[in-house]
Amino acid sequence: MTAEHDFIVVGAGSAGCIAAAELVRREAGKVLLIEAGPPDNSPLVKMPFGLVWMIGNTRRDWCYSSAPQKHLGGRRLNVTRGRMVGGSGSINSMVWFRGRKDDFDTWQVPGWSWSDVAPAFEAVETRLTPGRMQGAHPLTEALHSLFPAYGTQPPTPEYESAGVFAFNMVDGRRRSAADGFIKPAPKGLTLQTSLEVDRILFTGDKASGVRLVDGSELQANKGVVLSAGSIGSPSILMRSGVGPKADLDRLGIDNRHDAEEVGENLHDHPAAGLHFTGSGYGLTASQIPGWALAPFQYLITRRGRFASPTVEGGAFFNARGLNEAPDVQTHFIPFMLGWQGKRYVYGSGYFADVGICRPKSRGALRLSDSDPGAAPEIDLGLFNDSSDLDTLVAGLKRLRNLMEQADFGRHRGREAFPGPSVQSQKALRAHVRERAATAYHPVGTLRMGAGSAPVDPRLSVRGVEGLWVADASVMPAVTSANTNAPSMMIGYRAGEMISEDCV
Ligand SMILES: Cc1cc2nc3c(=O)[nH]c(=O)nc-3n(C[C@H](O)[C@H](O)[C@H](O)COP(=O)(O)OP(=O)(O)OC[C@H]3O[C@@H](n4cnc5c(N)ncnc54)[C@H](O)[C@@H]3O)c2cc1C
Repeated sequence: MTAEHDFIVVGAGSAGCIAAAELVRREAGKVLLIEAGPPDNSPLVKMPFGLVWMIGNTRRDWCYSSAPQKHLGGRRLNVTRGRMVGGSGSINSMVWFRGRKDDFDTWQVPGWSWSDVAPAFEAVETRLTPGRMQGAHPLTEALHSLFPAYGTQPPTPEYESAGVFAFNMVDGRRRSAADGFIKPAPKGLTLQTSLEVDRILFTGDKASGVRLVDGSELQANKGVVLSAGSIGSPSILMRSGVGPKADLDRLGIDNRHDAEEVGENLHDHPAAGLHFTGSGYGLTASQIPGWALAPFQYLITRRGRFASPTVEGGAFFNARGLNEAPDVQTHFIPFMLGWQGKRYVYGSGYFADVGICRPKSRGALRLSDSDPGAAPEIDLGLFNDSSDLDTLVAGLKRLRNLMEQADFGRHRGREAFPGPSVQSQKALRAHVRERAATAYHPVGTLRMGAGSAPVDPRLSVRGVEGLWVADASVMPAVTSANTNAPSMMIGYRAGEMISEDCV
C-alpha cells in the first residue's frame, strides 16, 4: 500500500522546518511535517521581549528539568525547549552565530568541515537575513569600547571582540526557520500541529511511519526524519527500541538495535554571571512611564524595550587573557534580573555572564519510563570535567575587569551580586556552584561520526533503514557560540543529503 507522504519529519523546529522545506524543494517527495506544539501565531512569539512570558509556560515550553547536578550542590536546572512551530527557535533570544570555522573542522566528520557547511549557512542566511540589532541600549553599544579595533561590527568567536550581537530579527520581529522556509508552505509539504510522536514504526528493519501518543499511526513511503531536538529525538529513538539494550530491557522496551551511545555525549554551554544595579531597564517608579509606553512604541516604531530580546550583545574572550582563541562567551542583558529568588525585583541594572565555549564535561539522557508522557532523565553532567570550572572562574575574573573597562559613562552601575567581596577562588567557585545554569544549548545526544556513533555522516541512524536525524542532537561537539544557526545549517544539510541518498 502506498502512503500519502514519502517522508514524515518529526518536529517543526529550527532544523525540522528547513529539512522538510529542502526535501520538497529538491523534489525528494511529499513531506508531512508534524509538530507536538501549537502554531507560532501568538504576538508574543514575534515580539522579541515576548520570550519573557513564553519561557516557563507549558503551552509553548516543554519545561523540562535536569537531573540533580552533582557539581552544583544537587541543584536541578531548567531545561527550556520550545514546543511550537519554530521549536526552540520560536522561544529563543535570536542571537545569530555560525560558530568558529574550526569547530566544524574539529568534528572530523566527512561532509561537515567548514568548507562543506559554509554554503549551507549562506543559504539559510539568504532566507533569514540576520543582522546587527538596531536600537540596542547605550550600555550594550558601549561594549564596543572594549576591543575598539573592530568598530561597531558584531563580535565573533574567531577572536576577542565585544559589542552588539547579530540577530535573526527583521524590523523588530522574530524571523524563525518557520518564517523563512515554510511560510507559505511549499508545494508538497503539509504541516500538522498538536501531534505528538510516541515512537517510530518499522516494517522489517525499515522505518515506515510513526505512532502518535493518542495511538494513531501515520505512514511514509521513504522514511522518517527525526527533528525533535536534543531531548526529543533520542527519547523517541529509545522508545522505538534503538538504544542501550540494558536500559531498554529495564523499561520493558523491545530492543531493535543495541546502540550504546544513544543519549550519551549530552552537553551544553554552562554559564554564571554578575549582576549590576544602576542604569539599565528595570522596575522603578521612574521607569513606569517607559514600560507603559513600550507597547505603543513597539507597535509604531518596532523599537524600545519590547523590541529587545533581553540579550542584546556580549563578548568573546580568552578567560585567562592568553593570546589564544576565545574560550568564553559573554551574554549582556541591559535589564535588571532577579537574583534574590524572585522573578520581578524593584530596581534597574544590567547583567553579564560567562559561558564556556567548548565545554569538556559530558552528561547523558536516559528514558525514565516507556510512557511518552514521562519526562526523560536529563543529566547535563555540568563540570564533570573540573577544567570547565577552572575556566569559568577565570572567565568571571576577567569579565569583572572588562566590565570595569567598558566605556559605560553615566550608565555605569555597581556590582550587586555576587558583589565585590567575592574575590577568592573558593568564593567564586561557590558562586558558580550556587548559580550556574546553561545557555539552553543542549547538543550531542545522537552524535554523528564513525564507528559506534549512533548516526552516520549522512545523518542516517545506524542499525535501521529509512531513518535519519536532523537537529542539534547530531553535533559531536557544541559550536563555540549559540546553537540556533548551526541547527538550521544541519537542517539544510539534511535536506541536501537525504534527497541525494533517496533518488
Ligand atoms: C530559551 C532559549 C534561548 C535560546 N537562545 C538562543 C539564541 O539566542 N541564539 C541561538 O543561537 N540559540 C539559542 N537557543 C538554542 C537554539 O534555539 C536551539 O539550539 C535550536 O533551536 C535547536 O534546534 P533543533 O531543531 O535541534 O530543536 P528545536 O528547535 O527545539 O525543535 C524541536 C521541535 O520538535 C518538537 N518535538 C519534540 N518532541 C516531539 C514529539 N514527540 N512529537 C512531535 N514534535 C516534537 C518540539 O516541540 C520542537 O518544535 C536558545 C534556546 C532556548 C530554549
